[in-house]
Amino acid sequence: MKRQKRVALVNDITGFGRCSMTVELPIVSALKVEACPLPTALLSVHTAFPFPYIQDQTHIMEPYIENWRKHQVTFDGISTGFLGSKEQVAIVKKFIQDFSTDETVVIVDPVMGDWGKLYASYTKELSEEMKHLVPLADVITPNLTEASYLLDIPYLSEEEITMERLEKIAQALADKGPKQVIITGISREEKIGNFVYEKGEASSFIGTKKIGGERSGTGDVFTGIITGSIVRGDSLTTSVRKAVDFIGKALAYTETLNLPPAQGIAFEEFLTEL
Ligand SMILES: Nc1ncnc2c1ncn2[C@@H]1O[C@H](COP(=O)(O)OP(=O)(O)O)[C@@H](O)[C@H]1O
Ligand SMILES: Cc1ncc(COP(=O)(O)O)c(C=O)c1O
Repeated sequence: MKRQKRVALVNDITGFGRCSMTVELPIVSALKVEACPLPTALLSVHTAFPFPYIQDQTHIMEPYIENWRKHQVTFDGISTGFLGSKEQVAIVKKFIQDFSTDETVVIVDPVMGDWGKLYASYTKELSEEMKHLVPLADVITPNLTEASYLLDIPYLSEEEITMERLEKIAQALADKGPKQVIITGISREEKIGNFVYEKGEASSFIGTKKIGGERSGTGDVFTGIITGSIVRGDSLTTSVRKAVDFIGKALAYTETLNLPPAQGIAFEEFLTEL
């Protein structure tokens, strides 16, 4: 019997600025995978804007999950992103343990920081707690800052990082559990891309020409495509290539709109091509 795949998206819902759930949900749907949101926080705008209205959702998560359990909802994939409090890590950990089967793919985007620093809403304690999600993941998608925090190693800048060091970092992360590790946002002169590591395979760097400057939401578009693509059964490298090409195309179009960087990527234009 034919059956669609279904994933749970554990992330915040941000009303304006194109990030997290508002980006992942349409992308996963466009990849023809059913997307079920489990909200961690509600924000009017994301944290790159001044004075966002933020309402933590820790209190709703356990009854919400318990209700899914009563309805016997099952998932082919679970994808986690922005978490609003350290208590949420334990809740999400239990959710993964209770709802995973041998076939469920768990994708953890350890959203914690960038440029060597934690995001304003992330405390040191929360970043310590995030380490507990790594062993449960099949795939993780940290940037270099997040990888450094997860391994307790100093952050290496673009100038200092080499392919050999990236291999060692990815291997150290894979030793904690995930079979597949993608280190995102690696700049190499005029290129930007991802170090792609898979146990037992040769690693690769998949990237494109850098388009424009810093822009919010690239990580969420990336994780959305990786989630939908992997759950559908695409290989890791095919999934990363798809994400890189889509982001490149959408960024080039976004630049023509002169959209402020905090307003994210105008990905809607290309959704039907996924
Ligand atoms: N300016 C850019 N030009 C082209 N591709 C980009 C650009 N910025 C990001 N990307 C792509 O999106 C991926 C995810 O972006 P990244 O900035 O690492 O996310 P995060 O927000 O999680 O730090 C990158 O690894 C790269 O493939
Ligand atoms: C609430 C929230 N979720 C998610 C993100 C992650 O966004 P990005 O895709 O740029 O990593 C941010 C970053 O500002 C954020 O504020």
